[in-house]
Amino acid sequence: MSEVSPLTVDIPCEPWIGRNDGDAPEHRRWWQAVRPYSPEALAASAHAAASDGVRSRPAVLLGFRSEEGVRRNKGRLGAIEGPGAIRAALGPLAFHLGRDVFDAGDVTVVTGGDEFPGDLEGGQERFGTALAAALDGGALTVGLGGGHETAFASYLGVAGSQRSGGVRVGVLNLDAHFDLRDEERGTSGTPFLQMARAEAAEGRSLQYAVLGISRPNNTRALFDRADELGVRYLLDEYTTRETAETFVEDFLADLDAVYLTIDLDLLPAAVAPGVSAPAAVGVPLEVIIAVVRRVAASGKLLHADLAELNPAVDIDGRTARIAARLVDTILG
Ligand SMILES: N=CN[C@@H](CCC(=O)O)C(=O)O
Ligand SMILES: [Mn+2]
Ligand SMILES: [Mn+2]
Repeated sequence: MSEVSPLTVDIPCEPWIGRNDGDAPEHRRWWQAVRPYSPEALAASAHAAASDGVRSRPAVLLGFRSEEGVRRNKGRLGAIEGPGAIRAALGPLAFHLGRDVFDAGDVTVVTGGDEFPGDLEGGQERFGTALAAALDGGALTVGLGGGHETAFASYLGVAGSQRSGGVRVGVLNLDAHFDLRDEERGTSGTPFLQMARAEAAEGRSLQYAVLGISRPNNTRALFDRADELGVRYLLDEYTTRETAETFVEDFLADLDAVYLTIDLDLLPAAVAPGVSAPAAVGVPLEVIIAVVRRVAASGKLLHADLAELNPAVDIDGRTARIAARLVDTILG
């Protein structure tokens, strides 16, 4: 008998909605710009962007509807609704991007229980396969989480893509937590240790940096593990625009490509209440936007994702709006 629930399903994306000021390009909002993903449409768009030299590479959005990792990590449930909430907040925003955007829908992990855990590992594999295909099709990809177990799903896609072959790829995490827990099964608290082990199995070492670490929200054991693994980190209380930009520049200098992951609990809990595990101090949104711009402008951004949005505990969609603004910034 399988120890995992067989109920995992994948669903196509919901229709995008938003305010309608007209159909002309100057009235365009995200809901009017986003098109359904197909390999053919992506290929045509990537080809057009490469030939005209003006438009940027197309973007593909891919949702990871999962809170199974959060459940296993004893967090507050609700992150499974994160991808839909981010799309709902993005839909009405004005569209200023010089690139096509495709929506590839969601990979869904049905939340399990202690007796029958959900099939998180199967969902991460499926997300990774879909992500690698979009990367190999020439897209800049954005994962919409989901708990931070989304990060290991993203890693599988990045590692499985031809675009990460033979180049120095690093992982930049904006997060109050290291997420280096050592557990029997993957959770939302383990993805970067899982990556470190997967890289070690390939004879490589994970290039991992975290910005915004909260000292009281990570035990000494986690700091020790970070040190053992050579993780670079900047504490939340020392994260200003200047220190953050220097930290990111130094990290990117040794890399050819970067996977950027943003855990929304990096923000002050008062600003972004809709997360599974809020941290009190956090990093101001202005600093996060400056960092995201710096990463995007480096030309090294391969893939980005957002994690831990929990609409069930959000207030008036505040955290979802921030997530939407960050997606817009990543692609802008
Ligand atoms: N995704 C990570 N979550 C944190 C949760 C910490 C907490 O519940 O306080 C972690 O595992 O460290
Ligand atoms: Mn976190
Ligand atoms: Mn995290």
